[in-house]
Amino acid sequence: MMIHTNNYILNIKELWDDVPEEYLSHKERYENAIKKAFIVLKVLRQLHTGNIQITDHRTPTNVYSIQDGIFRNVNPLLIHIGLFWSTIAAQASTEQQAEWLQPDSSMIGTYVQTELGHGSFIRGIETTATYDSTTDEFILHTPRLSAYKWWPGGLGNTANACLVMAQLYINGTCHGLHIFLAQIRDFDTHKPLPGIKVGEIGPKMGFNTADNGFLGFDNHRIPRTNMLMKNVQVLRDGTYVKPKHDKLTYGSMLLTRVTLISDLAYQLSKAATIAVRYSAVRRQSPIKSNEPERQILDFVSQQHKLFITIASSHVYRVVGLWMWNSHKRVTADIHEGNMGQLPELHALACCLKAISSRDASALVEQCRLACGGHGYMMASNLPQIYAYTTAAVTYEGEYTVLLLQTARYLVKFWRLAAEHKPLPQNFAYFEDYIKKNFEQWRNSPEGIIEGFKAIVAGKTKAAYDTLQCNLRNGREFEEAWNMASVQLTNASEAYARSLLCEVFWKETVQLSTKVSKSLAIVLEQLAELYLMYWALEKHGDLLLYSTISRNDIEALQSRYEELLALIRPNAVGLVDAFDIRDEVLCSTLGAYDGRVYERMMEEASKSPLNEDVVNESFHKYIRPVTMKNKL
Ligand SMILES: CCCCCCCCCC/C=C\C/C=C/C(=O)SCCNC(=O)CCNC(=O)[C@H](O)C(C)(C)COP(=O)(O)OP(=O)(O)OC[C@H]1O[C@@H](n2cnc3c(N)ncnc32)[C@H](O)[C@@H]1OP(=O)(O)O
Ligand SMILES: Cc1cc2nc3c(=O)[nH]c(=O)nc-3n(C[C@H](O)[C@H](O)[C@H](O)COP(=O)(O)OP(=O)(O)OC[C@H]3O[C@@H](n4cnc5c(N)ncnc54)[C@H](O)[C@@H]3O)c2cc1C
Repeated sequence: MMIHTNNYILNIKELWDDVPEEYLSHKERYENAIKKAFIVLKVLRQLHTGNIQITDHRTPTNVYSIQDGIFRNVNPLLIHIGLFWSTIAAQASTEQQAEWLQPDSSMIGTYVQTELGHGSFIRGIETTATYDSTTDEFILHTPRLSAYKWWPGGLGNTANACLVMAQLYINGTCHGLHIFLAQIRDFDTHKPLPGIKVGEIGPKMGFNTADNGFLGFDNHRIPRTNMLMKNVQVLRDGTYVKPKHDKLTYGSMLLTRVTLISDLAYQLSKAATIAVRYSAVRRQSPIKSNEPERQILDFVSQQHKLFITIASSHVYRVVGLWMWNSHKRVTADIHEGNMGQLPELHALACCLKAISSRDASALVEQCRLACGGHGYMMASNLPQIYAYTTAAVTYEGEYTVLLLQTARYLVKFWRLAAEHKPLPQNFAYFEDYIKKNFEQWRNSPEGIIEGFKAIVAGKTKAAYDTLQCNLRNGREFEEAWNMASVQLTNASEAYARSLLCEVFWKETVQLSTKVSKSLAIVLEQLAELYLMYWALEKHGDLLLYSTISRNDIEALQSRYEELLALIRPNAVGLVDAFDIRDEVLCSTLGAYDGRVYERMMEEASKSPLNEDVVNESFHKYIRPVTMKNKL
């Protein structure tokens, strides 16, 4: 059957709520979401098997993005679709894939890594997988409370299988973390298997349609062949065959960090669409006292809050794609046995995931604030987008922890530079900084990019010098590192920002040659605005580390304000161009037709507190007090 996905999915009545999700209990929310999740899964499976085919052109992302509207919150099968399958595809042997990756598989899985006691420091994970050569099995075991798995999405009630990260023991030797496929519930009855203690962890700030769960193993046995064996093997006699790189097991985290950048771009475009459209409808205060009230989008301070969100959404879309292509390239190399590019990819993914999630949540919150009181309504959808976005600062590698990974990479290159050893071309600017080969400041995108590189060099130098000083004072390396960690994270953050500016600007200039002149002008304005915004935000750092002057900063400020004025007439068009359907935006403030107040009133009328003209609590609690006082 040929389908148009949007129409097809929008017409499945059971996917769309009559009662807004916020009015459901914790249990009802899950049950409502899981009903919808399996309808969506069926569509995805039909697409996969070719039983239905798509007629509209942008579809894989469409199915994914329409989900935001269907669930308002999150698909409880997100980890099944996004992490469980992709980890098997990336880390299981060809035979394992042939067995497990069947489109009609009974397995509903999740990715089980984090424990109550350990999230960031995964070497500290305590769950064990001990090989028993007499039965050709691994024994999965949770030795104590802190080793209970905690957090995995879909684990609480939905999953019947999982990929579990555990310490591998063979004949008393620990070989570190490995991934195992374990069935945890009966495929037919869905009851937990013997030796499995599993449940749901309770309400969270967001993600409340996903049943995040806990899991403990009591000497639970799985076949040896359930260890994911593409990169590493345990043979029948217990021989351990090492991987080509000891961090290949962390590959799923790397891939998810890369994909998250684009997902965050999408969340940003939703928030920008809501806030910009609302700002075009909302009128508040005249600018000159004798004039009518103005659209709040005409206030330059409002433009300052919102246009950076539009620009950032483009930045993360462009950089997300750039990283996706790098990931594809490096994965192909790894397939050929060449691990050379993996450290760089890991360093880039860490800092870009950290900064994209932090930027996205800060900017979504900025959009909410820009909508005044109405942005605080759940019906604006901005609180839900914020709760979803801010979680990404923590999951899949916590912000600071990831920045410190990138810092290791920067410090290595600084050490080379300090020792006057050859540097790769992309770090040649470290040598320039050491030799004080400073470029004369240029108030242009290219000048700002150079300025940001000087900040990276200056901050890496400062962190490195502190590290060396701590070492000279007799500290052990790890302790010296911890003492320098504020400066190290600052260097990483600067590195991420310089990459974002450079990649975005270069890609925009290239894209501009391929589109109409009028579109090219707008795209370049957005890219320039992004660079100017961050140059002004970081002007203190530029003063410290580059050759910028006070006059240059004043000129940057003027140009920035000029750009706000240039972008203003296109602001609504720019968010319309994100092309996000009303059913996906789910916002009273951001709908395409601009009927903000009508929609707010319609939504308010759905409140259960408006069902009775007089709520029964009046008779129970209020009247006895107020009437008594009257007597
Ligand atoms: C249509 C698809 C849409 C997809 C949308 C996706 C949206 C999905 C949203 C889902 C929502 C929620 C899901 C959440 C899931 C999770 O959170 S899963 C759990 C995630 N957990 C983490 O991320 C833990 C973070 N911690 C770590 O990664 C490691 O502990 C850490 C890297 C910090 C340290 O590891 P150690 O083993 O201790 O490392 P160490 O011995 O210190 O060595 C460091 C060394 O190793 C190199 N390294 C580390 N990681 C990697 C890697 N992944 N690849 C390559 N190299 C790596 C590092 O560079 C160091 O090298 P050096 O040379 O020694 O400096
Ligand atoms: C919504 C959501 C969904 C999730 N889904 C999953 C899932 O599907 N599967 C799964 O396995 N896990 C999942 N997680 C867990 C997630 O991966 C962890 O929460 C995350 O890795 C952070 O670990 P933590 O909670 O132990 O934080 P901690 O590591 O305890 O961090 C707490 C604080 O300590 C600091 N800190 C820790 N280590 C260091 C260090 N070395 N140097 C400096 N500072 C440090 C951090 O910066 C932070 O400020 C999910 C989490 C959330 C919130």
